[in-house]
Amino acid sequence: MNNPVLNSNAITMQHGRLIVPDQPIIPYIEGDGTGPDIWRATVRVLDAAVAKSYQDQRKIQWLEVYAGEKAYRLFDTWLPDATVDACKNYLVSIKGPLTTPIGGGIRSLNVALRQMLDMYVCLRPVRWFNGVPSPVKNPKSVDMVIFRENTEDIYAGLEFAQKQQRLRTFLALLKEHFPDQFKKIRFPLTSGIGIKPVSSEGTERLMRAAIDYAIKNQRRSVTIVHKGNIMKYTEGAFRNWAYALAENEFAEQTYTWRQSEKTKDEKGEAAANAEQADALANGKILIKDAIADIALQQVLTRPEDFDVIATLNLNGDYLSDALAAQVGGIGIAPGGNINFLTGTAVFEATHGTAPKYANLDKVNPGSLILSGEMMLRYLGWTEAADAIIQAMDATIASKRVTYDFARLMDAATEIKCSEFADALIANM
Ligand SMILES: NC(=O)C1=CN([C@@H]2O[C@H](COP(=O)(O)OP(=O)(O)OC[C@H]3O[C@@H](n4cnc5c(N)ncnc54)[C@H](OP(=O)(O)O)[C@@H]3O)[C@@H](O)[C@H]2O)C=CC1
Ligand SMILES: O=C(O)CCC(=O)C(=O)O
Ligand SMILES: [Mg+2]
Repeated sequence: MNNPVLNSNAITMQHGRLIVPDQPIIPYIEGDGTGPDIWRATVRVLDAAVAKSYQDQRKIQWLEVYAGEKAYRLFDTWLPDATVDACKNYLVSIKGPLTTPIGGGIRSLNVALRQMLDMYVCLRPVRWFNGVPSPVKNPKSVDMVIFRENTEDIYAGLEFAQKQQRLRTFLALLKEHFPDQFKKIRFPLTSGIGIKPVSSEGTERLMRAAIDYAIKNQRRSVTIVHKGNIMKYTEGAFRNWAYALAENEFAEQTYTWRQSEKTKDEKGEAAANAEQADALANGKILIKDAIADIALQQVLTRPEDFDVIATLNLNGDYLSDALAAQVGGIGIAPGGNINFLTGTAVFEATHGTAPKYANLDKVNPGSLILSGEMMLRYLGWTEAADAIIQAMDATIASKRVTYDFARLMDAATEIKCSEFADALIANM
């Protein structure tokens, strides 16, 4: 695989700051299924936004790296070491979706990349663009940013398949050392087993990133979403560690519901209410929590109560697709996987490979384009990022949109994936 030696055009992190050369090398993975369609559209829009904003002064040097079906075809391996190395060495990259087989076969390459590069935050902003069709009454109120923990939880891949020797060995150990827990398995002989690790370290770094973001972006609240009533020592502990982090490290900037509960117990409800009102009036960020099932209802019924959301891996996966539906669907939902300590980041759409539409030049490239917009903003190339947002507003307002929006909008003209990119460029 052609992988140029790391050179002065690599983005680096120095003293906690990204150093971005004017012609940075940025690796990209095309992706499977509809990946090539949306990547072809995306790269043109990103290049146009950079050219419009900086003329010849700045330009991205794209470096193709391989993963998934294309890597397997070319190199007989799903995720070449050279790809992981390039994402690590060049620090910032972008990818299309990759296929993961269900119920067997290779484990998720998407999840593997996140874990190998320790990108502990999956950052997924959910905002509405004027004119986008939505199933909710007031999509304008949907402006949430999901911080999904990206390296732990049941995505760790600690699974034992039914009836395999490894599972029998595991169950024998469990029976010997934890007989009470073993008895709780209803059908031990026919079960598959998964293990859910959740740590205080993983929780704290995720929550720190979420609060940092809330402070820098003048957000009102961070809601910890968990299922801690049922999974007490994983999801319940996540809630407790997240509250403790806010109280210990951000006492000046935040006020927590847990503090409010404590004041209520000690001094009564009126005192707790007054304390909270005072903290919020002084610009403190409210740290609160919600159990995952009711949170999934309330993000629909009262979206204005949700702002930044900090949650575990599986909850975050569910929440991101559910929230995307409120603002026009998965065709427009961007994301980034980020390690804020090393600077390593891989930007990618929230959706998957949508294989039935592969090579039809049909799907909405908006999710990957907006992931690229997040990438440009991450690099500090704000003018180029703004140009994309402004073009997206103008293009949607002109009602020339891909099939997913066209089927929900009145009097819209359906255009192809590539034509949507053309329209964005024309509207820049
Ligand atoms: N990060 C990643 O790389 C991810 C990979 N995947 C993988 O992708 C594969 C397919 O997963 P699946 O669950 O079907 O989910 P997908 O997100 O691929 O597709 C589900 C549906 O979402 C809609 N959709 C998806 N992408 C677009 C788009 N760009 N524009 C408009 N609509 C879109 C389509 O809806 P409609 O039918 O209504 O038109 C599509 O049928 C699996 O192998 C899965 O593991 C899944 C998620 C993330
Ligand atoms: O890796 C996959 O195939 C799916 C991942 C996913 O759904 C996500 O990260 O949102
Ligand atoms: Mg998902």
